[in-house]
Amino acid sequence: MLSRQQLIDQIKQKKSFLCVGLDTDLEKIPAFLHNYADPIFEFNKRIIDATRDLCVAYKPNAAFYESYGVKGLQSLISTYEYLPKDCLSIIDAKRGDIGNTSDRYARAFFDEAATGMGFDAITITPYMGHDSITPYLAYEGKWVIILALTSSVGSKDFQYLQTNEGLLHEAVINKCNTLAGTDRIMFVVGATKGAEFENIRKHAPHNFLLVPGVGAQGGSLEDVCRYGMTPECGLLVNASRSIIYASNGEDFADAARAEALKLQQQMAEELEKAGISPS
Ligand SMILES: O=c1ccn([C@@H]2O[C@H](COP(=O)(O)O)[C@@H](O)[C@H]2O)c(=O)[nH]1
Repeated sequence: MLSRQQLIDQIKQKKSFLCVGLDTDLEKIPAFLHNYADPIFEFNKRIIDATRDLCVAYKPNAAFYESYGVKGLQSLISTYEYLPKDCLSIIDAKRGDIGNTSDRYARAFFDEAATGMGFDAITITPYMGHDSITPYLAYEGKWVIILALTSSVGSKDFQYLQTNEGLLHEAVINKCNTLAGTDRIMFVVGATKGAEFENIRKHAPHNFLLVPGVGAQGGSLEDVCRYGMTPECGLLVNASRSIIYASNGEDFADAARAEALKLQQQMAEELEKAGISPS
């Protein structure tokens, strides 16, 4: 379990706010890994070994595991067990349902004794309201990461609609921040939204933001930092495909490390510009 302060300390020590996304697809991993009993885990293990000093979080996306049924779930559990304890473990599940169902989702991903998985954080959708979110908050110390303004093209369909409480994603942020403190709540804001981070920070000045969309989706790390960084950094920037599929040859882990290193070096520069360093 990683608290807000421990996360900030890790960011300062590693000079990185990189989250490596484990969107592991059997059709994209190197062919030789299919000789292993659990190719997905073998791939993840090597990616983790190659990147653990360069990042502060890992984010397996549940869809990539659930789509392989029982075997995929076992790969997810093995991956969870292997994740370094000094990194935030995020399950990108994007769940959302009525209270008693949310309670089951929370148990599935947070209750290690029951399921073998005790992730530090889960992504959820907010549209069923407060009672769909509070069951996750019942797990002391766990983070809830709520979709606010996504990187998707379709984010325009609903997230910018005007409501009595401002734009829909602003209303989401304001309401969710009444449910718990910034030591428990983060928001997802896509890197593809660049300058929008200035407005997001008016509504979420202190929350950590999980930012997908650099790399394969073309978002700008520079813009995210210019408009979204706080004195405590306040950002976790995710890259999945651009890192884990940098090569599909035998050198895939080295290639993943090289991509992660490029991002970490840019992040170190941004942290230095902002005067954020180990105390
Ligand atoms: O708005 C969102 C919310 C979540 N995602 C997820 O992040 C990663 C991005 O992967 P890349 O390969 O780096 O594009 C993926 O798991 C998405 O489901 C997002 O992209 N945008």
